Parts: sequence; C-alpha cells; structure tokens
Amino acid sequence: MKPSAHTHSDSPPALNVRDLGFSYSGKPVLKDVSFTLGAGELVILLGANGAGKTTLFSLITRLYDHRQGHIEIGGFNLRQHSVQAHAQMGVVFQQPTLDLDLTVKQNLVYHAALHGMNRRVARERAMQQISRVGLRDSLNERVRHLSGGQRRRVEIARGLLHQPRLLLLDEPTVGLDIASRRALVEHVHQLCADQGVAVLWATHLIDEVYPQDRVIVLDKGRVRANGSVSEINAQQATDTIGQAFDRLTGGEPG
Ligand SMILES: Nc1ncnc2c1ncn2[C@@H]1O[C@H](COP(=O)(O)OP(=O)(O)OP(=O)(O)O)[C@@H](O)[C@H]1O
Repeated sequence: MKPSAHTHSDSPPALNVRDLGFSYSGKPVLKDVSFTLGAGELVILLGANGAGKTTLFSLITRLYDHRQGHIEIGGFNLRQHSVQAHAQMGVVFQQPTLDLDLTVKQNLVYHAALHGMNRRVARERAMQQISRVGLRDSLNERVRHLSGGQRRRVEIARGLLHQPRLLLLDEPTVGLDIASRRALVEHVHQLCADQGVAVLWATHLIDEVYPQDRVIVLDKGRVRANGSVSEINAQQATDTIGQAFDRLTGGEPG
C-alpha cells in the first residue's frame, strides 16, 4: 500500500488530523480538531493541563481508537493502514519508558528488534542516533546512572531508530532542570533541521516556544489558533505568545 503522494517533492504531510472528536464516558474532550504538519516541520502544541494534548497523542498512537474524524500519518490512514502509518512515527511519552537496569545500547537494540531491524542495522542506527544526541560515550552505561536530561535524549534517539517521518513528544521536559530543558528544546529544533523529521511537541510551557515556531493552541479540546508566533500575535494584537495564549484561553498556561 502506497501513501497518497509518491514523489519526494510532493511528499504527503507527516501528519494530517481532520475533524477529530473524542469523549471519555460521554464527556467530550476533543472537538473538531483539524491540523496538518508538513514534512520536516516542527509544531508546538500548546495547551494548559487538561486541554486534551495527551488524549490527542493517545489517538494518534492508537492507545485509544478514534470514532470521529480521520488521522493520516505520512499519507497512510491510521484506521485502514495502521501498521504502515505507525512505521512512519516515533513517540516519546510523558512518562519515561526506558529500562533503567539495561544499558543505553541494550535499550536501543531491544527497541530496534521490535521494529524488525536485524542486529547489524540496529547497532549502526543506535550508534548514529546516540552520537547525534551527544551521548556516544554513554552507550554502555546503565540508564539508571544517567541524568533526567540524558534519559530524555536516549528516548528521542530510540524514537528515531526506525527513521520515522514524524516524532511525537508529549511534554518531554517534565521533571528537567532549566539548563537541561533549554538544551533539549535546542536539540529538537536542530534535529528537525538536520534530519528533516517532523515534530509535534506538546507542552504547557510558553518558554519552550521559539519565535520562529509554528504553534497550535489547544484549549478545552478545541484548536483556538494555528500559525506562526508572529501570525498569532498579529491576530490577537499582542506582543508575545504568552499574551496571545492568555487572550485565546482566558488564563495562564500553567
Ligand atoms: N482516562 C480518562 N478518563 C476520563 N477523563 C479523562 C481521562 N484522561 C483524561 N481525561 C480528561 O480529559 C481532559 C483532557 O485530558 P488530557 O490528559 O488529554 O489533557 P492534557 O492537555 O494532556 O493535560 P496534561 O498536561 O495534564 O496531561 C481532562 O479534562 C482530563 O481530566
């Protein structure tokens, strides 16, 4: 099964979400959510606690099934072609999922095996990705001995092993100190530019937004704004994305 567009110059969006709705036991938490992420684009999904970010990620990762709306990853419809769609996607969940008693390398190679890579390819890719996140010297360290920021980098390296077009990051800086947070934000922007992977970064922290970023503001399950920082500021007649966020949502992001 091929994606809907075939040539490199005409590649399908990394992620296409259309009219998505979701309720928990009759309580609606996502309403008519639509947006697109182009190939290699970084988008910040900005919303306060409870806005619906994790629920949206749960639908994209198919932890929950969506009944209303459509999701396409790299041109593959998630409902009809879930295996192909998920092969295009890497995820870093809000809660860390590394095995603390295994080494960095063991964690990566184990994950690669789950994606069907042979050992040689798995080792090569593990080395490549771990070098990119600046942790080559820690390959044989047990994860337990790494800092929080280093563990997050290992998770990002792991999410990229199978060379996805799309990386989902759900509040990846939770629990990190200010310096590690800044380094991670910087790293992911660089990764997007260098590797051409599209990134959807969910956060409630305004200071993780760079002036050149595209931002989707999610509030009470609805998309309130979708555009560059300057476009959103112009629409809201504000000077900063923080002020625009307050205007759009009537409150602090947390
Ligand atoms: N399993 C669940 N059952 C019922 N309601 C839920 C469940 N998970 C989340 N909710 C509710 O759905 C809404 C959206 O929650 P969600 O976790 O998606 O938001 P979020 O933006 O990711 O927030 P946070 O940053 O706190 O994780 C909230 O009102 C939350 O209370």
